[in-house]
Order: sequence, then structure tokens, then C-alpha cells
Amino acid sequence: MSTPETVTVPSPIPEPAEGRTAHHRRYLMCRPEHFTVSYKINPWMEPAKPTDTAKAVAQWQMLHDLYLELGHEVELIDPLEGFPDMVYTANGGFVIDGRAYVPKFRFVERAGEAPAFADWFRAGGFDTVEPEEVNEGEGDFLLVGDTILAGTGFRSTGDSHREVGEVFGREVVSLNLIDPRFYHLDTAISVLDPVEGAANGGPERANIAYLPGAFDDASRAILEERFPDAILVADADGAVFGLNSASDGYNVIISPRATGFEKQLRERGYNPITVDLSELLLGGGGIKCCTLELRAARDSEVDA
Ligand SMILES: CN(C)C(=N)NCCC[C@H](N)C(=O)O
Repeated sequence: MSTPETVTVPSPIPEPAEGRTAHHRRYLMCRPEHFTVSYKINPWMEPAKPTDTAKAVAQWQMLHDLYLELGHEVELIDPLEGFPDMVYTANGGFVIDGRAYVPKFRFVERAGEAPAFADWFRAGGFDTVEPEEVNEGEGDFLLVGDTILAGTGFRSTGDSHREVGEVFGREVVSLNLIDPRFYHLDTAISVLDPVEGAANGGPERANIAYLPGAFDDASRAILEERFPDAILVADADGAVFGLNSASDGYNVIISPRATGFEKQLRERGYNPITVDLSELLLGGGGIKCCTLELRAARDSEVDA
């Protein structure tokens, strides 16, 4: 079945409801000019299945243009031939306070991306920290308020959780992923309020949405305790990468297939906007995977 290549942007974008604030974001993206699926390192990838690079670029462009329309900044890193997964910039690092923790990829197929991202950060004036431990950047590290939620089980190691805590001097909460379809944390958790809300006139604490079945019992208990108001997403929405979304605290960019999640977001006063990245899903990535947040020093954060 062919899928529509549309972005449904309500025009004009409605004003945030009380308690919700859209925050300005600076993102790093990579145009998928060399996108294809030529190897298999996650259950979504089928090298025998044809891919359409032009379609991947067109879909990616919609996401890129939407960010600009929402008032965000988008930086670009040049795509490297031979690295078809470079479009998933979320794995290119983890950036807080102008410091970039460089990735160390689990699989050799992506290893060559790491120096390219490190060079880009250095040229852009970021401090870089080279890793000792295997870690896949913002795919497995999510900043929620002041805390780093860190995933392990498939890609980033538990040792990288210690390392990322040392690099940024923040609390790290380790979570175990157990379903191979959800091999990065950003497939199972969506950070809805990236900064604590109280200081911004928003809800008291930063909130998340998550897919309970992606975690072991201990990790689920941690999430229940820390995020009693979280949106629990149904398996059907998780299975279409519904949680692989990008939020500015009000606008939440999600897959058009995640219809239940879209409704839940609306009920909570967020503004879900759908973008179809079906072609990039063939590589096992979605909206969040194509988006790396570049967090400068806190003082320079400007509300939209
Ligand atoms: C949402 N996810 C999973 C990401 N953060 N990145 C997608 C990486 C896809 C790539 N083929 C791989 O398997 O590494």
C-alpha cells in the first residue's frame, strides 16, 4: 500500500494551550542522499527489499522544512558516501551545554560516521569528548529535565551510562530495553517537555510518553515511579515508531500511523503534527532518529 507523502501542518499553528510552551530548538540533520539498506543491523532492515533514495530525500525534506516553519534552527552535516545510516543523526552524539559526547557505534558498518560527527562538532565550536565506551548518542540518551534517561540492552552499554554521567555531571537513570524492534531508547520513550516546566509556566515536571512493553519489569517500575503522569502508548502505536518523535514542548512531530498517540497528545494539550518517513523506516529509523538536538549553554535558550 502506498502511503501519502504529506505533512499535516495546521495553518496557522494554534497558540499553545495554557501550561504548554513551544521552545526554540536547534537541530542537526543529514540529507539522506546516500540512503539505502545494504546491510542488516536491526530487525527493520531488509537488504533484499528495494529502497527509493529520492523518496527518502523528499520525506526528509518535509521534516526539515517543518522544523523551519515552526521557528527552529536546522544545521546540516554533509552525508558521506558509503554511510547510508548517517541520516539518523540522533546517533551522531549527545549534546548538552555546548559539549558533544561523541558516539562509538556498536556495529562496524556505522563506525566511520563517528569521526565525521566529531569533526562537525569541533568545526561548529562544540567541546567534544571522545568515548571509551560503546554508545549511540541521543538514540539511547534522552535528557528529561536535568536527568539523563539512558537505554541499554541492544546498542549502548551500561558502562556508557556511567561515562555519560561523568561527562555531563548529571543524574543518569539506566533502563533496560528487551524487545529487539525497540533497540534504541528513542523508539520507546518520547520526551514531551524537554525542559522542566515550572520555570517556564508549564507543568511542574518534564513529562514523557513511553511504551511499557519495551522495558523489563525493573525499568518499568522506575518509569512508573518517576513519571506518574506519563502517556502510556499502546503497542500498535509503538510498533509504527510512534514514539520516535520530536517535541518542542508543544508541537510534537509524530508518524501519521500513530493515531492513538496523536489523540492522547491532543487530549493533554499538545499539538501533534504528522510527518510520514515511511522510506526511512526501512532502515529502522524515524523522526527522532533524523534529529539531533544541539543544546547550547542554558542561558542562551530562547523561548519561541
Ligand atoms: C530510532 N533509532 C532507532 C535511532 N535512533 N536510529 C536509527 C538507526 C538506524 C540504523 N539503521 C541502525 O540500525 O543503527
